[in-house]
Amino acid sequence: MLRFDAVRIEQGDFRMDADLSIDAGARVAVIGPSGAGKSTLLNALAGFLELSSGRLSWDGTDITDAPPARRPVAMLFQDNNLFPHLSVAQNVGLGLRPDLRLSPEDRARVAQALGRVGLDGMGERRPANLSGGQQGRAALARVLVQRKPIVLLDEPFAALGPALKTEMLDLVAELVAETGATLLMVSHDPDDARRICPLTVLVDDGCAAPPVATAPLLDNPPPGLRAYLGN
Ligand SMILES: Nc1ncnc2c1ncn2[C@@H]1O[C@H](COP(=O)(O)OP(=O)(O)OP(=O)(O)O)[C@@H](O)[C@H]1O
Repeated sequence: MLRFDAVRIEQGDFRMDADLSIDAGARVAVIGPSGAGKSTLLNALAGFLELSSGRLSWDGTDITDAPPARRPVAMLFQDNNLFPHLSVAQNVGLGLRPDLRLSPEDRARVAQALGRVGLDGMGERRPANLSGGQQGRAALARVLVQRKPIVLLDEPFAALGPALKTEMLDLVAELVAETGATLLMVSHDPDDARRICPLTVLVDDGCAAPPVATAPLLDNPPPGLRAYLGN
């Protein structure tokens, strides 16, 4: 179980509170108005941002002060963050070793992850020689290869067309189901949440609320969310 225990996060004038738990293996959308703090919540969990107060724990182990690399967390960012001068396999290998000194086992893991996302035989290409969807898959492989129990996606597929986005969302759902990973996904599209996240954390008004069932929340949104969703 992932636990935010009386967490407060501050950034300049912005402050947000979170007191909530997420069961291992849950798939959770993080939804709320622009500027509400969705990315901030993920960044704090990934260790890119210090808490002002409160504790974070995973499976009963306190991770509040752990550096990002020691946390049980792998994060996929908005623009995929592939390095253009590295091969696809090297980009994935960065998930294992930032210095890219990959052992034969590491290389085998990279190849396996590439195969799992449908990029067999494309490891030697540069990202520029992949389609947008294939680049998304490469970035997913980098998350997968880390075998971390918590996967964070911050609006990962916003730039993709609807068909490709659906395909990537379904691949994410499949991969986390296979590995048993817990998923937190920021999205501006409520249909993304409905598609692969049975639960939703609503971030609004300086608070990240405990997860609730996604469909009833979106069918009958509270006023702040209703205004944001435009219905
Ligand atoms: N480095 C920073 N210093 C000060 N304030 C910041 C910093 N980064 C973000 N903020 C503020 O923190 C608040 C939350 O930002 P955050 O990016 O988490 O929102 P968000 O819900 O992810 O928004 P969006 O949906 O637009 O991406 C905003 O008010 C933002 O202006």
